[in-house]
Amino acid sequence: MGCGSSSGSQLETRGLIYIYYGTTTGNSSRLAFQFASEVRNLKFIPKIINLSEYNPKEMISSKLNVFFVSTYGMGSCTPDTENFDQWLFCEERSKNEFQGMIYLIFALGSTNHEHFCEFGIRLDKRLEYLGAKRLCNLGKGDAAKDQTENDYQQWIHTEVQQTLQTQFPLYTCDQGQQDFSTIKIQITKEPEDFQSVNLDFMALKYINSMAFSISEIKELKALPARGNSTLLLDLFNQNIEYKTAYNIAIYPQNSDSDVDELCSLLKLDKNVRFKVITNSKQPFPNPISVYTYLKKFCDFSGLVTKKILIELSNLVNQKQLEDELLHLASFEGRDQYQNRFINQKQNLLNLIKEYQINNLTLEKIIDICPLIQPRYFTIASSNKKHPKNIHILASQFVLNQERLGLSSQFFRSLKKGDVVKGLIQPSKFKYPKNPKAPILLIGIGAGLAPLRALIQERDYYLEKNQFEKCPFQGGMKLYYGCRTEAEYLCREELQAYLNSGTLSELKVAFSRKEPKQYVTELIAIDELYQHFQMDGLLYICGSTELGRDIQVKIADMFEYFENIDPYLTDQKIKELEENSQILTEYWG
Ligand SMILES: Cc1cc2nc3c(=O)[nH]c(=O)nc-3n(C[C@H](O)[C@H](O)[C@H](O)COP(=O)(O)O)c2cc1C
Repeated sequence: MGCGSSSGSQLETRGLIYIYYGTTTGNSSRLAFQFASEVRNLKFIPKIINLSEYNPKEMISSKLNVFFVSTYGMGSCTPDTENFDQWLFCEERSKNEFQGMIYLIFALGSTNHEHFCEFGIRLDKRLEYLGAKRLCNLGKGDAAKDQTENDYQQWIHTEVQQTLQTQFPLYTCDQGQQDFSTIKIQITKEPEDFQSVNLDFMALKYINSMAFSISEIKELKALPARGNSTLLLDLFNQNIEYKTAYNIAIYPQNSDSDVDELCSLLKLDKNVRFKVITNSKQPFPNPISVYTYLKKFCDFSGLVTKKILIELSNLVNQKQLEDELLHLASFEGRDQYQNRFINQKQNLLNLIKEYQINNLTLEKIIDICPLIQPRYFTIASSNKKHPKNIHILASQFVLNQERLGLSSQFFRSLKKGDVVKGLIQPSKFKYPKNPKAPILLIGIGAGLAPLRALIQERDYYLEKNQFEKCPFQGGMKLYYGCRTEAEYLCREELQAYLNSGTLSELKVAFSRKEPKQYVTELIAIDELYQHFQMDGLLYICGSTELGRDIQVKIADMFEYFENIDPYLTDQKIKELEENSQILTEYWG
């Protein structure tokens, strides 16, 4: 399997294993790389491929394929997987075309969403239908309570590792066919080069992102506190093209103080430049300095994976510490793992200090730390009103008592004139088919972002006296929820839109001000019914809990006004979604 016949030094292996991933926020790629490292230890030769770069012939002819795929929206795949999805599910594929292929799937999703891991499930059924043989049960990672890492560990350790070893015995082959994914580094005096060729998919994404300069940055909360603040950023680029309420993904960076601390603990010279030597694709542009790599590419402040714990256990100088780290990585230690790394969000830096690790090499860091992934925001501005500027609302979070998350500390450090890198992508929000349809906007907290963009759009046409061209000519109501008056974002701006008639109604619910009220309590079911009867659109942005509460309200509405049995209301809601009368953007 994949071994040539030329002579030379020999390698003992179980053969090639193709690892495909489809990702948006980086979880699938992180697990794909983690899996590669785990199977490399079992003497497989892993080859990691993003699904946007799959080669149909290679996939069909390779014996062992593993897929890490996540689900978005109504059970869809990620954008990088769309071509593969179309190819695999098109009618041209014939039954038994994949005979001879063995596969494994780990599906990523969240039980907060109705279509949990739907794409992975669909893929599993399709591969089986096409004649491929499932090696082990489909694995499912649930991001709902940050359980993906634990779920993955359980999947790989209960069945997968064992089965791989029994089904793929060791044999010897030519050393020339070596591992595609091992990485070595070489110190160089060459200058940094961000245009390097043969970049991996994730690195290319970064290189192809746009640079925006910050025209304005301001706090929106009246009483901001550390970890409880929402920034409005106005990002400028002369050449941007976007549509109202599109998404933008911004690349955060590690703070200089964290980079300095890591370098000092590990005795790394941040000015040294290095090249990556690999016979796979380049994981990030290089030659690069240690500083730039740690600052812009290396996610050393994110989730401590079990792979990291195992690697660190090899570097401590006391047996007791080694056992402690291995226990945290084990199935038995999963509660402690959950507490330290998921709840308290301890990171690699914390571990290096606590376990006094000073022999972690740069090569090892590159191996164990994923690339920094961009953070997604829904654009809070209308391209009509601000064609060269994009507004975002960035909320901050404290991870434990004192530390902000990577993204929060990055946004907190920004000031006017700074440059950030970002990617623009379409969102699920659409304009109404009938421009005269009434619009009801419902959002909580920073979920105001896309709703604000739609309001701006309507305001643009009203200001320009071109209302007949406006996609929102029906009334536009906004129902907004936040905790307190001090957290009421864009209050004056929204009030001004109400006064000018851009908003036909504005209601605000405060969940922590007496009398407490939730945004869903602002909506009466008869009003909702009338709204849908008039072909009205409902735009919702906020948490998945908000989405569920509104669904309950709509179900009540169908029950009350149309006498529909509770178990059939889901179907009615689905119809409204399919008809683009309910449009949602949820987080979590
Ligand atoms: C906007 C949004 C929509 C999502 N939709 C679904 C869904 O329909 N079904 C599901 O199981 N998970 C859904 N998820 C959860 C993701 O699949 C999950 O977070 C996954 O770990 C992401 O993997 P990635 O980082 O590789 O993209 C959604 C997440 C977001 C942010």
